[in-house]
Amino acid sequence: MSAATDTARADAPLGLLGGTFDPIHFAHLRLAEEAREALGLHGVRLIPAGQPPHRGEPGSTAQDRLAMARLATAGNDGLEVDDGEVLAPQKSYTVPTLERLRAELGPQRPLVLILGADAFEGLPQWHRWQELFSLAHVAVANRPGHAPHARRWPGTLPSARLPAFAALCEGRHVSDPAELRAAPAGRIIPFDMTPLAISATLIRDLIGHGHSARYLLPDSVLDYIGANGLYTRNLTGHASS
Ligand SMILES: Nc1ncnc2c1ncn2[C@@H]1O[C@H](COP(=O)(O)OP(=O)(O)OP(=O)(O)O)[C@@H](O)[C@H]1O
Ligand SMILES: O=C(O)c1ccc[n+]([C@@H]2O[C@H](COP(=O)([O-])O)[C@@H](O)[C@H]2O)c1
Repeated sequence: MSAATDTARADAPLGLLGGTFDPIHFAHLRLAEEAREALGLHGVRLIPAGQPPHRGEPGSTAQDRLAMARLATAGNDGLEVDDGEVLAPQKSYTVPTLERLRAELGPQRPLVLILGADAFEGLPQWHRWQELFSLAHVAVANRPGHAPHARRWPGTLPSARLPAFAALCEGRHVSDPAELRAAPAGRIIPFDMTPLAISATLIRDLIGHGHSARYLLPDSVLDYIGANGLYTRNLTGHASS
């Protein structure tokens, strides 16, 4: 996504995909790619979390996770990597990140925060989460192991049992991607992605036990992991980096 192209398409919805990316894998990349197509996004910015909130210390450094995200997206003009959370000294809360991007991209640009169903379920625990809907749309993809399928959402998502959250979701739910162009923020849209039962946890576990993780993530990322001795805690008894 070159700067020139971005300026030319300044009114088109831009996707945002945050994650710990520890490491980035093919389900992250398919999530971004399928969201781009299904929702008519101009492109997707991947935003590695520097200090991810609501989870323990990652298995690799923020700089390593940023480097792996860059390797994984190289050659795809529809994807770019945002280093803002990695460079920031504070925890990577999403609402302040959206405020930064809103200031950068202007008040009218439709922004679409892309979440897997598991991340969406945790949203009512996020820092200043109610403010999110004034900053961006939210797109929710199905994820294996986190039924229900996005198409049956929101009525059956576990989090929809939280009455205030369910009511809020119902009011903002749309099914037509064209509605994402009609406003800069505020809608929630489910979309289908190819179900891929890949997780970073699985990849760390495979590598940590000396097994192959090939074909779950790009070779360039796997080579980086090997060259830097990442995720080998279980092999050596202690982390190698
Ligand atoms: N297999 C998948 N299908 C759909 N969404 C996914 C998938 N894997 C990750 N995501 C989504 O990508 C975003 C970033 O996820 P994250 O970096 O935590 O990856 P992860 O594989 O869930 O990692 P971990 O196993 O370490 O928790 C989240 O919104 C998450 O829901
Ligand atoms: O802002 C928050 O409070 C918050 C809480 C949990 C997760 N997030 C964001 O959600 C994205 C996915 O998180 P994770 O932990 O599944 O990688 C990532 O961009 C996190 O920064 C954000």
